[in-house]
Amino acid sequence: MQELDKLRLELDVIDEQIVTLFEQRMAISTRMGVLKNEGGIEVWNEAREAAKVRNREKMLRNRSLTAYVDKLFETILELSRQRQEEQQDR
Ligand SMILES: O=C(O)C(=O)C[C@]1(C(=O)O)C=C[C@@H](O)C=C1
Repeated sequence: MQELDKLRLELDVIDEQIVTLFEQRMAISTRMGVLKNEGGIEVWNEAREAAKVRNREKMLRNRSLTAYVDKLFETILELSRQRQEEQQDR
């Protein structure tokens, strides 16, 4: 179907943007992991993660996507922490 093909192309463009942004996010997170290691600071920052949940609840316009966004960010934060753990000597 013509419309399906068009929509697939649109998804391809968005996926490319997601990967680019994810790469940028992980680069920043990696640097933070290095700084945390140098400063003896814990990787997991509970207060910051809680603030993020509140923030994205405000940002999200389509409320029916709340559970999906929560799941997405759970994964993003888990990967971010995992990456930072790789920068720790201990
Ligand atoms: O804010 C920090 O301290 C970060 O390291 C960033 C980040 C994130 O990826 O958003 C990662 C780990 C922390 O648990 C909280 C948030």
